[in-house]
This record gives sequence, structure tokens and C-alpha cells, in this order.
Amino acid sequence: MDKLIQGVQMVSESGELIIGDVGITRNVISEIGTELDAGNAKIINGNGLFLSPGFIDVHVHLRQPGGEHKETIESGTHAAAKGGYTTICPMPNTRPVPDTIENLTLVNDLIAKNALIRVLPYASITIRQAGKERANLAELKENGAFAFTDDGVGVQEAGMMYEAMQDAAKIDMAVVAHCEDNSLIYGGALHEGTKNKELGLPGIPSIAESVHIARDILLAEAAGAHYHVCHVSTKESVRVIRDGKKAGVRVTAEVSPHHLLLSENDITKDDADWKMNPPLRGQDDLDALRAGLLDGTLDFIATDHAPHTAEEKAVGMKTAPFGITGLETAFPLLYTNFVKEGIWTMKQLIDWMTSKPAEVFNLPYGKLEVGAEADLVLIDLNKEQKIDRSTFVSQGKNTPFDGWDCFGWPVMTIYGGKVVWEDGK
Ligand SMILES: NC(=O)N[C@@H](CC(=O)O)C(=O)O
Ligand SMILES: [Zn+2]
Ligand SMILES: [Zn+2]
Repeated sequence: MDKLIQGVQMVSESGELIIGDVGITRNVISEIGTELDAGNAKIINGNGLFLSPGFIDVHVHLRQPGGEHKETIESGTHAAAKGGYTTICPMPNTRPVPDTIENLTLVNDLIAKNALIRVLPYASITIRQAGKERANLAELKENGAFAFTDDGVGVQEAGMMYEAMQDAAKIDMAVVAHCEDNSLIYGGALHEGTKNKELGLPGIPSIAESVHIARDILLAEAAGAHYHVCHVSTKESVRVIRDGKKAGVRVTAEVSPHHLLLSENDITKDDADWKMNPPLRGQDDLDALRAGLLDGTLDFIATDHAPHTAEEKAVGMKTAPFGITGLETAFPLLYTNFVKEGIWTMKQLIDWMTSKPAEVFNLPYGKLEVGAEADLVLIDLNKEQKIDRSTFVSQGKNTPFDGWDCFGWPVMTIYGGKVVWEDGK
């Protein structure tokens, strides 16, 4: 044994909170028990701390290559490690887009050189994410693509989506969709509801998202593909996904912390740190997302970490780019506002950030068990601190949560048996 985490709180398989020790040998969890013999192992004092499998986020934007002024693989994985994540999947809306072997290899090489944790990159569905020409999905799979998506834009043509799903089904890979019909956006900057009218800004109707999801569920059924929906934001989307699951379609879905915590009513002024795609919707949408997560319609939580520079965000809601950061705030926000409030159990939150995304994408991570990869995060549930964007290690400081008082801050992240981030170091 190389490391022994002693006297730490964990969630058992049945959901109870238990106290125990966890031994790590090289990159693997080698023992779990009580009063384990340390031998020569380095002791990590887990007293008063909570231990979780390292978090998994299948939806992040690391911006490199091409967007290094917003984020890099190094700064983004640093932010992820600080947030307790050990596996993240970056979206392909970079320049170049990973749409060929050559372009995906470029991304893989950058990851090998710069990543602090496991980074499993998406490849695109279409060349340059332009929606016109299908990428060679089989070739991209062979070269390490995690799954396929054109996140950032919707695939506009049903025929293109259908053929991509047929290709993906043949190689048992998921098609992951940003659902947005461009003919229904109307130049919108926030939800078509009450706030956009108050602020005199164009709105994005809910149907821009839900229509695509309904279409794609029928396409996935016909193609026999695994179809995964990104950042679900409307009650109609939840309904059609629920119906799709009931009908036996292989549809899965994610929801973001901000869509679970905020609605358009929380926006008080024209401030682009509150601008993201999809936008914050109505209170009834927020309620439907929470219910959908609880009943399994929505499978897990993903942040959609989308860093932009302060200059880009300073120009107001109408023209600033969409997106907010998420990796450094997700757990404290969700723990404080759902678990501490008695709305979710700790097991539910941990599962939605670890084992559930792993199950959906067949990843062998996200479980605290003997033989598993030693990807772990130690969390101080009693540590109370305000979210302060100036302390973010992400280059992106764009968050609507600045100043929120939170408990449950990660203090140490272990990836493959190695400490990759420690509070204060
Ligand atoms: N979510 C966002 O608001 N922005 C994302 C794109 C995306 O996820 O669609 C980005 O790349 O900035
Ligand atoms: Zn998207
Ligand atoms: Zn995204």
C-alpha cells in the first residue's frame, strides 16, 4: 500500500454514511475497511472529511486548440481538479474542430502534454460542425473519440442526424446533441418569457430546444442508436425524454447545476454573466428539471463549463457570447442547496456526478470499490466559504454565482493514485 486515507466518511452502496479507511496501491484502490494496517504507506488524515469517487463531467469546454485566450487544457483541467473532477470530456467547438484523424490527433497530443486529469475528447458529428458533411465516425472512434457531438450548434437537418445515428449505432457509440433549431431562435439572448420583455431583449422560445429533442428521439428509435441530450432546460424537453424512455428508445440526458438552481426570475439586469445557452427558463421549467432528475428522466449532472473572457462578456447580453463556468462551483452549490437542505440524499448527488455518467457512457470509473482506479476527492463538508470568482484557477471568471455562500469544498483530489490538487498548495 502506498497511501492510506484514514477515518474518512463515505457513502455505502445502500446509501448510509459510514466511516472507514481507504488504501491505495499505485493507481488502484487496494483496500477499504476499518483500522487498516498502514505499514509504510503515507497516511492521509481523513478525519472530518468526506470521500467520493472523483467527479465525472461529460460536458466541458476547454477551448484549446484555438481559444487559448478563454481557457487551455492546463487551466481547465486545473479548475476541474480543484472542483473534485478526475474525468472530463471536452466539446469539439475548437479551432480546428476534431473532425478528422489529423485534427483529433492534434487534440490528443495537447491532452497528453497538458492535462492534469483524465480528458476524453469528443469528436464532431459533421465537418467543421457546419452540419453539411458527415465526419468519418468509425475512423474517429479508432483514434480515441469519446462520443460524437456538434455541441455549440444543433444539427439542423433531420437527414444528417439520422445518418450520423446510423453510423454511430454500427460502432456502438453515442450521438450527443446540443438541441437547437436555428429557425426558432429569433436572435434571442435569453428565454422568451417575462425577463426578456422587461429588459427589452429578444427571447429564445422553449420550442427551439424541445422540437429538436422530439425529432431526435424518433430518429434514434429508427436508427437504433444511443442518443444523449445535452443541457436540458425546458419542461417540454423533460416530457418528451420521459415519453421516449417509456417507449424503449435509448435516450439519456444531462442537466446543468445552473438550470437546477436558477430561473429567468433571478436575472436582475442586462449582465452577460447570466447569459448561457440554453438560457435560464421559467420557474415551471426549473421545477420540471428537478422532478425529471429525481424520477430518472434526466440521468446525471454535467456543468457545461463554458469560459469566456471578461472583455467578451462586458458588452451586454444581446451580443456577448453564451456560456458560464462551472467546474469550480458545481459540488459546493449542489451540496449546499440540495443535500444540506434535505432535498437530495448525499448518495443521489454523488451518483449523479460519478457512477451515473459512467454507466451511461460505459466508463470504468466513478465507483469507490476495491480494484477501481484510485480517482478520489476529499471534501470538507463543514467548510463554509463564499464563491469568489477572483480565486478561480479557470481563466473564465464568468459566473452568476459570485458571492454565493457554500459548504462542501474539495480539499484534495487524487487521480490515478496521485495527488493532483490540494487546497492551499
Ligand atoms: N453553453 C453555452 O452557453 N456555451 C457553449 C456552447 C454550448 O454548450 O452550446 C460555449 O462553447 O461557450
Ligand atoms: Zn450546447
Ligand atoms: Zn456546451
